[in-house]
Amino acid sequence: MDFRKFFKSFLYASQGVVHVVKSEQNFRFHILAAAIVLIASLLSRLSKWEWIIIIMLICGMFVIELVNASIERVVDLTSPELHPLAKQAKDLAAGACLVYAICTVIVGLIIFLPKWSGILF
Ligand SMILES: Nc1ncnc2c1ncn2[C@@H]1O[C@H](COP(=O)(O)OP(=O)(O)OP(=O)(O)O)[C@@H](O)[C@H]1O
Repeated sequence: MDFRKFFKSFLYASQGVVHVVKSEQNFRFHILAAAIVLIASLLSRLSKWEWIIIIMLICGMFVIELVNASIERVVDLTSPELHPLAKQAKDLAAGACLVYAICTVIVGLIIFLPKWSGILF
């Protein structure tokens, strides 16, 4: 195994994550939202499986935002001029983020509402 190559790949991947944190406001919003959800989770005595679902939802949102940012850059590189297909590519990638975000809210409500219902109502 070529550890030098493996380490370099790890370094480049980390540079990608740092770049997206610095350049994408949406990504910073998701970090803030993830921090709030993690604090709420700590206060809500989640089961092991609930923790697994919450962590997968949070990581999934980060992953999909990274892919979205990557698609945006490829589109900007290959189609600096306005083009209907460039618009579709960006809008589809943004649509994927939206669908996933809605899914996380629904699953979050299913997990948290029963735990908070005693406190809130
Ligand atoms: N090359 C293009 N051709 C046609 N429409 C485009 C093109 N680039 C962007 N658009 C349209 O404008 C919208 C906003 O694009 P813009 O590049 O400002 O932001 P973004 O790259 O989608 O996201 P962010 O603001 O997070 O960088 C896109 O969702 C798309 O509908």
